[in-house]
Amino acid sequence: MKLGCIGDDFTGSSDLANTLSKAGMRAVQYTGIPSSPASADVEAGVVALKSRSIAVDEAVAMSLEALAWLKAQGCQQFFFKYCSTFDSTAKGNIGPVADALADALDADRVIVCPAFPGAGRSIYQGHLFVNDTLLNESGMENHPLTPMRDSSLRRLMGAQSKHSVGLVPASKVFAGADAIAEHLRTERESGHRMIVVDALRDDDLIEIGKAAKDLPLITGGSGVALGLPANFGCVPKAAAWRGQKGKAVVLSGSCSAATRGQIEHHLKANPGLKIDAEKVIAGEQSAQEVARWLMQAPDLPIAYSSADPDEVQRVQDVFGMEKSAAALETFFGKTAQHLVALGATRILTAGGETSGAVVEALELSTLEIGPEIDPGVPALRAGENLVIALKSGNFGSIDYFEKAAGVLGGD
Ligand SMILES: Nc1ncnc2c1ncn2[C@@H]1O[C@H](COP(=O)(O)OP(=O)(O)O)[C@@H](O)[C@H]1O
Ligand SMILES: O=C(O)[C@@H](O)C(=O)COP(=O)(O)O
Repeated sequence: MKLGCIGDDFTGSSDLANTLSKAGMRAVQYTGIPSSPASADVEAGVVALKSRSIAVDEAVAMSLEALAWLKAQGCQQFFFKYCSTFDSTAKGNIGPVADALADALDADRVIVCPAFPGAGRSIYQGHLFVNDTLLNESGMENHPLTPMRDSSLRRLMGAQSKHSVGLVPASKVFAGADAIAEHLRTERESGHRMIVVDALRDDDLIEIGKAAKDLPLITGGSGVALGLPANFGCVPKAAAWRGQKGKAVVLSGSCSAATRGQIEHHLKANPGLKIDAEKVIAGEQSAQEVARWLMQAPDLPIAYSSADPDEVQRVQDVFGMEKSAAALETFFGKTAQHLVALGATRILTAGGETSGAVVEALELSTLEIGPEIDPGVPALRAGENLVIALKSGNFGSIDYFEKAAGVLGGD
């Protein structure tokens, strides 16, 4: 294995594996830290952790354990993947995990670059934009678990990391890889160890990738991984894919504006079952019944707890954020177990935490990366008769669900 990656959630990990795979690396996503060595032909291993919203100490410990496994597989460079919208709690796990990995790898200058222009995330003067709005005005300020109320990556990272945070501004990035590498050194000499790097276009990310050739640790979104495979001599190629026919179903716990729009569109032509969060928390909703309903419903049925910010707030006011999230995630995990037992072969999930809960409940240890469905979302083979797609809340076109079922089916 050449490139060792640690993802702080499951959709994010498949997003990164997708980028690496498209750029020519044989990439595999692992659920948690594997207990055995990787297959010899894997070039990029992505260890997916559900560490974005857990306690800081736990996130750091898990990430260091993942690093140790990746080191043992012979990796020469390491990547810490977090969200392109820098999703983190008020205490923030991104900074402490990046600090711990930097210490373990003796990395003296660490790129911080969540940019993903293909999905509308760009960084200018250290501020993160989602399309034409600042992060904290993009809807991310209402996220159920990680509301983002600032757009300054220097301030956000500065509050989380123990190190001073510098910047490689767009003017240096536009000047290319050598200028970026030089400014990274300058920022280091000025006392900054964590260094935000502006990026507005894929071309910028390719140059940042070249500049990162000899850095032991890179952190960011999947975008900044665009240029890394070329450093290992890899060239872009299409992922091999064997489609899977059979019953396809959708499970959604994502409350993002993008997912809610996709659900509204999907319900015009497909059956849907709204999951009542209060009933789930009270133990009055049966996962088995929901799975049965999905298996018997025609077309591409969806079960969703997805709700607008007011509804989420009401639930959280009564039951608390952690309790409601845990109950719903466990519920979707159990529903997925019943679905597989009933013969579902294509499972589409929406939401990072929701997807993590489903993948963990199904004990899908290794995911093979297939073709891209929409930017940041690959088709995944999880077993002989099971394919899945893990959609980040914010990703996907309006007709994503139909499209994903088609790609998973090999259409
Ligand atoms: N109706 C609801 N009320 C409260 N919380 C909810 C509701 N529906 C989903 N959630 C929780 O909100 C969180 C959404 O996060 P996630 O699955 O990561 O989606 P996204 O990718 O959009 O961030 C999950 O923990 C989920 O269980
Ligand atoms: O970088 C991204 O935006 C995604 O890869 C990601 O991390 C998704 O997280 P969720 O929005 O919680 O699914």
